[in-house]
Amino acid sequence: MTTPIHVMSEIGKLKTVLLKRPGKEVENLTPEIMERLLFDDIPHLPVIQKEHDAFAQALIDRGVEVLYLEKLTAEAIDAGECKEKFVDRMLDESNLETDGVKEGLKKYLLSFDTQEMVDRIMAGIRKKDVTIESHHLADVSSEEVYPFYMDPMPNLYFTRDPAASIGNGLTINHMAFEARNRESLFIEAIMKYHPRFANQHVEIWRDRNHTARIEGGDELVLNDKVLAIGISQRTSAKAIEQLTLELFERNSNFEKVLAIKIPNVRAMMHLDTVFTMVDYDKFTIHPGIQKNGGEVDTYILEKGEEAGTVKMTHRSDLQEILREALNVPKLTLIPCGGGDAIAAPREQWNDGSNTLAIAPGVVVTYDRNYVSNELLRSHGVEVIEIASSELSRGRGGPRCMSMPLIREDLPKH
Ligand SMILES: NC(=[NH2+])NCCC[C@H](N)C(=O)O
Repeated sequence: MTTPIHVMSEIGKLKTVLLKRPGKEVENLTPEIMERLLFDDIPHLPVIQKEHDAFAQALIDRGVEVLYLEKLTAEAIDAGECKEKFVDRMLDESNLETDGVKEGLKKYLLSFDTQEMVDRIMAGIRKKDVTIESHHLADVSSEEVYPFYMDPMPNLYFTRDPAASIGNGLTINHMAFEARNRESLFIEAIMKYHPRFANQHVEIWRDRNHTARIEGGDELVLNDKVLAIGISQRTSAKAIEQLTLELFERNSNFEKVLAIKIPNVRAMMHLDTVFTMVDYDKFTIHPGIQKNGGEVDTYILEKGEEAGTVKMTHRSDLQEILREALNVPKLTLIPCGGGDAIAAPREQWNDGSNTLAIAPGVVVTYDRNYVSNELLRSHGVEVIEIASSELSRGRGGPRCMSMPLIREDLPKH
């Protein structure tokens, strides 16, 4: 297996994963801006870093190769000799007030070595750190109250979302909210210029130059034939249809897409906040997405008779849809918090359903979700717990914090 991206399932043994160590961006938050930047609280930097390092170590201990977004980005920019081009692209999407400010920031950013520059862009650029030399009033008189020229990107440690590995390729995502949209510029640069990925036959199924939104937290690779994609706050039905057509037309190995509709609320922003695969025939699920009798609106997309068309079937018996799609005799949905009226929403809020499978039946979860964790164990799942006091403040769990690049194929049966 030599392709730099190879993900044919949610559960195959994890070989290589992309993480981002939380940096100053998570500390560059204030109560005024945190909601817009999609945080519910302000993490304590040394502790969130310690927790994140322990997460990475837990993966390394299981033989996983851990790569870091911030490091790959700097390497890619150096390899592509495109520091200036990268900065221009970033500044163009940073809502700068005037050209003078843009020029000043460009000069400032280019004065650092590449890694330092990338780290600063990620952390956000404060007005007080840059002197704009200009004789235009508009360049120098910007409103002082707002502290940033470039907003911090505190959600970067959720590497799952700006891009998603699918088969031997990926989607590079146009994100739902402006607060996160620049995040996919890093992975775009990596795929374009990093020697490990550039010109290595990585399929870009969808790039970020689209208007329809899609995020990796909604994109699940159930096996080498079937994807599940959430229709959610972050991913539109239109984007799912476009991606499905692209996968069919370009002769990928995928034959079926299950578009699963989940409520448009913050607590359930992505499909993986309410539903993750833990074994060949087991999923976690938040009962909050199921209607009476366990129903969930699902649209099954398959190749249409004519080229360029998709055949759509609507069903709502999710458990049976999954059982059929995965071709297993029995399928178990393990309810978050055991389905208890308090434990289920409490643990789901802290990503109790958001497990990262590192092999069939082996998952990484947050320690705080002890009801869900015990229940997983009682279903024969091995649960590796990680500390989560600070990591959980960004409303994402182990699956959100990881972008698998290579998983071993599952044995054919
Ligand atoms: N795949 C996920 N569930 N990611 C969670 C991302 C959380 C992040 N604060 C956001 O609101 O975007």
